[in-house]
Amino acid sequence: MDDDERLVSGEPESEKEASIERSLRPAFLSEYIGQDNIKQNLSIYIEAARQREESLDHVLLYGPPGLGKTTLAMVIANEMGVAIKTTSGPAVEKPGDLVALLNELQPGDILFIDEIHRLPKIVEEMLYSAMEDFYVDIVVGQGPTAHPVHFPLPPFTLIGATTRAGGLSAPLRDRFGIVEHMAYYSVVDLQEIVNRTAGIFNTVIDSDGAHEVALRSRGTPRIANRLFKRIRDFAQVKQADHRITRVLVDRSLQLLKVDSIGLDQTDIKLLKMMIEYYHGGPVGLNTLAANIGEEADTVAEMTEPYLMQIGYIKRTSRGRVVTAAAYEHLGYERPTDQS
Ligand SMILES: Nc1ncnc2c1ncn2[C@@H]1O[C@H](COP(=O)(O)OP(=O)(O)OP(=O)(O)O)[C@@H](O)[C@H]1O
Repeated sequence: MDDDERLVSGEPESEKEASIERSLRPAFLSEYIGQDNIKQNLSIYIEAARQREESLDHVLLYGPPGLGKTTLAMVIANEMGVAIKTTSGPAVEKPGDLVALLNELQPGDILFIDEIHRLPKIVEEMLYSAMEDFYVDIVVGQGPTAHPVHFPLPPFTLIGATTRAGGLSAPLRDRFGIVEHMAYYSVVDLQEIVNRTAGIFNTVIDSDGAHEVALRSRGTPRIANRLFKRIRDFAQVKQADHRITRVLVDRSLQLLKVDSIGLDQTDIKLLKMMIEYYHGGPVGLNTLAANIGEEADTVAEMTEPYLMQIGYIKRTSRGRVVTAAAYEHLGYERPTDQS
């Protein structure tokens, strides 16, 4: 299955979903649910920068897709009372694209670069002086008339988001004064996010129902919101009072083939393949990916992180292994050599 079609993928599904997401985005830190540690730190850095009337230090946010990095960047802009320009690594193809973006910034503004690990090297290198000393050197003209021009910039804040902090070169990573790791959300926080979304959509959801959605959302707000929207359709069609109950959540997610802990067919296929064909592993990433018809990167970035987070897969020096907990969840007998 194409990952874009996965209901439980942390990536946005479509432009329509992206536009619904925009309407669901909390605007200030006080409305941003969970990630308490990050919020606490940021509120201090923001307050201090505002008191000094300086731009906020550059911020790097890293963690799996759908955890709210873009949302947090926008919250930071609102809290700082500045404008934010957003782009993504692959969209900034040449140094000139970066200069055009930087040129539009007012003092204190924020430039948000999603997927910053995908910036071309030549653009990344230009960011070094922009971040550190607020200037870029560009070459104007061609051939013998080519000459460098020193281009000063207003003080600004770069917020970079990435799924892999390790994918960033050391010189770029070191230029971020604030580095925050976004962790998967707790069930309690996800339940609050589901309740908030239900409120925005004017839908009634029981607390048991919201809890059940939270349990199956893989620690990811984007998935919680997506499951919620599908379940709301079921409630509208199947439930006379349109109320979302736990039983309705359960029935809807059974039809959508999302299991009791949020695993979908791709996860289950991967785990079963490891158990049935490789006795639980170790299996190398490329072999795993080839066996389920996915790209290795997709397995490493989309499928594996959650299975590792819940302790169903472990990474060893010889490859991935399935744990006893996964055997049990899928109804296989525990392997004798695992606790
Ligand atoms: N802490 C939160 N509280 C409430 N809603 C949230 C929170 N975090 C994320 N969301 C919601 O989840 C959705 C996805 O968030 P967002 O687009 O910011 O994720 P992301 O980490 O930037 O993902 P990607 O990196 O894939 O773009 C949005 O609709 C947002 O409203």
